Amino acid sequence: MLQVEHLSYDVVEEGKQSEILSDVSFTVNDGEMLVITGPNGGGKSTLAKLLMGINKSTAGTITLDGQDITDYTIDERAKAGIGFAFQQPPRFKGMTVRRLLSLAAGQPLDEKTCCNLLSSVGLCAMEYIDREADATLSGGEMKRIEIATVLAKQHKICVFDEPEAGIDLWSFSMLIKRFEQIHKEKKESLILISHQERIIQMADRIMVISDGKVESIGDAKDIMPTLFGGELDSCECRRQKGGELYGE
Ligand SMILES: Nc1ncnc2c1ncn2[C@@H]1O[C@H](COP(=O)(O)OP(=O)(O)OP(=O)(O)O)[C@@H](O)[C@H]1O
Repeated sequence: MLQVEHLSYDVVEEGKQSEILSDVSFTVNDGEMLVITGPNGGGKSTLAKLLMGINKSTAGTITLDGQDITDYTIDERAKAGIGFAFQQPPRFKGMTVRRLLSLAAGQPLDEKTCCNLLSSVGLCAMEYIDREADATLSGGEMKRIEIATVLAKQHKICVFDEPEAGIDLWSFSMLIKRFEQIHKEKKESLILISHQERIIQMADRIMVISDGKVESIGDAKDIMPTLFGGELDSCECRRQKGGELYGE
């Protein structure tokens, strides 16, 4: 179980301190899928970066299966069992997709396993397996390869920051099926940061983050009605047909 307690993150800009995240607390139970949503600029990616260890929290604690990982480095968190897929994946010049997948898996992967992983994110495996994971790949291709690297290894919990971003509809459907499968197997917990209705619908629980704070958290059946044509309309958030829930 992941326990996040009273997590805050401040930055200092031009000598002025501003609070990006304030007193965020939540848990993710084993095998549970928590979807984090909310308006642009609310603090979702900042929270993901604190969970990944890219940024260090100003206050609060993060505990995984009773182990305090608040001060762990990115590497130590990965070893503790956290997998991450960034909103904007990094590129790896000089490294083939096959090697990247093997590194992510922590062991050399045979061609069949690499192909299965790439196929599961909608990529034609033989076209990509020996390509470099560098800037010659499109944003959507790199995004899918990065998701495949997270799927290459079993983790206790995986954090996906806007997995839908830049992905075509066909690949998106495959990705949804993969998330549904992981969720059904209950071997890994999932945190999905998303604006997408289809992803939000898969959640066991939903957390809405707005203005750096937890606006609401609860069972999907209780939170969903507040997102779709409910309370958020009154705070000028609006649903876009078939797309993002919030923003312009
Ligand atoms: N290092 C930083 N310095 C200054 N401001 C920051 C910093 N990091 C984040 N912010 C600000 O904090 C707010 C939250 O950003 P964040 O990227 O977490 O939002 P988000 O909820 O993920 O948004 P989106 O839905 O657009 O991805 C934004 O207003 C952003 O500009």
